[in-house]
Amino acid sequence: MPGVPAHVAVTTPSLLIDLFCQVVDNYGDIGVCWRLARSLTEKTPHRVRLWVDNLTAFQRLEPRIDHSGYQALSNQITLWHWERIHQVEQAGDVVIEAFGCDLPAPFLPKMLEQNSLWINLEYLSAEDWVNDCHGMPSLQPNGLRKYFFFPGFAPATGGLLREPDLLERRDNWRATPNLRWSQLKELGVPAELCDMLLHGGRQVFLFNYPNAPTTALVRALNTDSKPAVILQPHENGTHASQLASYVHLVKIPFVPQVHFDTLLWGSDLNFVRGEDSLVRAIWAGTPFIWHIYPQESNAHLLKLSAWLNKSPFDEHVKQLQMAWNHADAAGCEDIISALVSRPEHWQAWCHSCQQWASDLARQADLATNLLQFFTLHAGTR
Ligand SMILES: Cc1cn([C@H]2C[C@H](O)[C@@H](COP(=O)(O)OP(=O)(O)O[C@H]3O[C@@H](C)[C@H](O)[C@@H](O)[C@H]3O)O2)c(=O)[nH]c1=O
Repeated sequence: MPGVPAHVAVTTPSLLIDLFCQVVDNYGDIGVCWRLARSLTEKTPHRVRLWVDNLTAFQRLEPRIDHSGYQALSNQITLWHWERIHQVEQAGDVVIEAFGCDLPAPFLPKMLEQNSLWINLEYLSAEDWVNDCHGMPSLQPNGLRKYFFFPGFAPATGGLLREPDLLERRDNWRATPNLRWSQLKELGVPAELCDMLLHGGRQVFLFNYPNAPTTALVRALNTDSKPAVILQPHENGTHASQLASYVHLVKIPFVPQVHFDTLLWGSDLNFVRGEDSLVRAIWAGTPFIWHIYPQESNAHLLKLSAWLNKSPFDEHVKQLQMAWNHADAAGCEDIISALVSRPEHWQAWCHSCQQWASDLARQADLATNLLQFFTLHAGTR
């Protein structure tokens, strides 16, 4: 694809990168770190030690995880449980502290010995102050070189996680409809609902926090001329039910992260949450609604507004995103009904999502930006 920066070519020697992840709750912290570990090693000579404190969450995303706390996940990625911190002698050339997770104290002297480059990888935000703080040094009394690294939507930030061939893979997957049908079957979607989707039904993927106004969604979809099938991730296998005359719900099993994108690519409307599924929904380039992770003092609402200001959505879609996050059932029902019943509005939404994905994909991705930063700063002893 023209204009898309490839991952940094091999201009540096192989680096050892320690990537520390603490699972606060849910799947986003390890979701981002696991994806980042793969991106940093894809077509590069670098090695990643991925330090994780909770293997149960990780196992949902990657079923190969065996709970031993020390495991090769590829030729270049090794998983280490935080408990094993005393078992390594040297720190990496680069140490990434994901989301302010506070590095284990015994590791700091090793970083000093190695003069490791210390990266404080922050949460994703579209707020403008991020542009000024990205890449800034964070002075350390012990002399270690530490820098803030902010993922973001603007070219002045660290960018978004995206594999170089992602949009091409997405388009190829969509060009092969059999892949979608086999996926639905594997998820356990009943044959008659697969048929319904094959004949123009609306596939809705629903990954939400518990306070989402899902009943309003069902009522709105029931006013649509097309039948809808909602796929909702669930703990205990597949279970289908009919919620309204034209709306079916299928609880689907959690899929390994490598298959997560195709759930979004196959759906006409995606509801996502947190940080990682938001970014993947953007790359899907189809209509989506973001349930942002709720924070104390409603700090998340500022982040949501900043993100909406950067988005290409029209006023209705912006109001809908707000209404979903405020659990405003009446607002959601009205706007979703209007969007599904007016094809020109729906098409405008589709177009803005498609365009946003292509526009953002012209910027360098997070792993490429990190690797460039390492080239500039690592190994300066
Ligand atoms: C539903 C599903 C998700 N996933 C993956 C996609 C993502 O990598 C991950 C979900 O992460 P998120 O979308 O970020 O939503 P989340 O709610 O799980 O995680 C959140 O955790 C909080 C602690 C953070 O502060 C939030 O910012 C956010 O990251 O799970 C699968 O691999 N298979 C699935 O079937």
